[in-house]
Amino acid sequence: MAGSSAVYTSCRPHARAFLLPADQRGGLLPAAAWRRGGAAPRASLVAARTATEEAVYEVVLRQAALVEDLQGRRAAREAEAGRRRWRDEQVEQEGDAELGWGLLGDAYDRCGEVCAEYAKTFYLGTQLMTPERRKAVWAIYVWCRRTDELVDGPNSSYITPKALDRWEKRLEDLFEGRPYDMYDAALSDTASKFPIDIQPFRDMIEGMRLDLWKSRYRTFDELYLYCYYVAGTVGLMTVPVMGIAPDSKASAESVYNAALALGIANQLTNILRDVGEDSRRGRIYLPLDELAQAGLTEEDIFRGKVTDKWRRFMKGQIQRARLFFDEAEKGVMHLDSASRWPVLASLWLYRQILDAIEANDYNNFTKRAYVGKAKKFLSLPAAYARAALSP
Ligand SMILES: CC(C)=CCC/C(C)=C/CC/C(C)=C/CC/C(C)=C/[C@@H]1[C@@H](COP(=O)(O)OP(=O)(O)O)[C@]1(C)CC/C=C(\C)CC/C=C(\C)CCC=C(C)C
Ligand SMILES: [Mn+2]
Repeated sequence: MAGSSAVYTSCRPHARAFLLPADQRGGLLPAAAWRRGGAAPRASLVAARTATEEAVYEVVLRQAALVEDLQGRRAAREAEAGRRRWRDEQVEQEGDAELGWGLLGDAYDRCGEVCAEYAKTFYLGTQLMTPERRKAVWAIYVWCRRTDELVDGPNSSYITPKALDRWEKRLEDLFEGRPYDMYDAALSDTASKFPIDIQPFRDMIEGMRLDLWKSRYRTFDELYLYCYYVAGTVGLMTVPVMGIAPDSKASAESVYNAALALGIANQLTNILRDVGEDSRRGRIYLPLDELAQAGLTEEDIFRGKVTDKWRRFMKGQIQRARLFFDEAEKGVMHLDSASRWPVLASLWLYRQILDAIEANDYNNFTKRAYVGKAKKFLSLPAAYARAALSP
């Protein structure tokens, strides 16, 4: 596998994370709690985390530390200098002193348009945020969408590990203030204004690398790492922009942990909804050992018949996804008030997909689980009312 990642290169437990009791560390990850049958977090269970969970948690800790970190601000200053050079070059080329700034405004507007086109409800949610935050979330959204398109879009059959290496180089450049195009310029500007670290972005590219060669997951641990790469990272990227409520007593670490959990929950839900669709592309994003324990084989997935064994298996998978949603929900109320509503609404809407799978009698082979418009619209004011409460 090309490229490097903190998650792969560092599997030793973070000393601080290991020593603190679980309740001061944002709790035991739901993955570990799951292995204990959903047991409540306890310090004595900390050692039950796998090396993968520890390694992912290490990234969480680093992101949380960045919020107050001077180093982050210094890097941002250096990147800002780079961006200023980029704007000066644009101005020089165009001979218009206003153009450098105008281009950046256009770049953000384009990001907003892409977001509105691909994620309508979410775009609506961003309207409640401050203009600075809204633009930043759009820029992150567009980068994630483009990254996913590399392996899932119309040109995906031409994508090689080399192309992903080039995409990562572009990412490094934009973080250093050398954007390649206008969408990159928007993210580059965002990275200079918020304490965002490059690592979660790198890790998302790592997830895309996995998609190029890996179509089976032997254990939940392997799947967990994939989910972190492609979705947990989104939580870590966006919290610095969403902001933590100034009156919140929660540690930055616990909020980041919740954001990670939301990404994992979303991705697990995505996977459970798309079992049939993925299998038709030859992919099984389910832990093979758990399938075997349930008396199921790969063939059963490809055959796509809902049996009692399948129902039992799905019940367990849904229960685990809900544990991650529960973990995430604890953190949402600690986000800045204007960011709470869109996040809570998205959490509730996504969680309802699990209900829809149940309502379809676990037929996720040929029936798509979706949340109807009426349910969607009922969730929005409910989430709004809940989000209005103080943490
Ligand atoms: C404290 C607390 C709970 C904070 C909240 C932090 C937060 C906002 C977490 C967001 C988590 C989130 C929305 C994750 C997105 C997960 C996702 C949809 C991942 C998808 C990956 C690939 O899956 P796949 O290819 O199987 O799926 P498709 O068939 O292609 O759908 C992704 C597609 C990766 C790319 C991710 C995006 C395009 C989403 C990026 C979203 C944002 C930047 C906005 C997130 C913000 C809010 C408010 C929800
Ligand atoms: Mn995709």
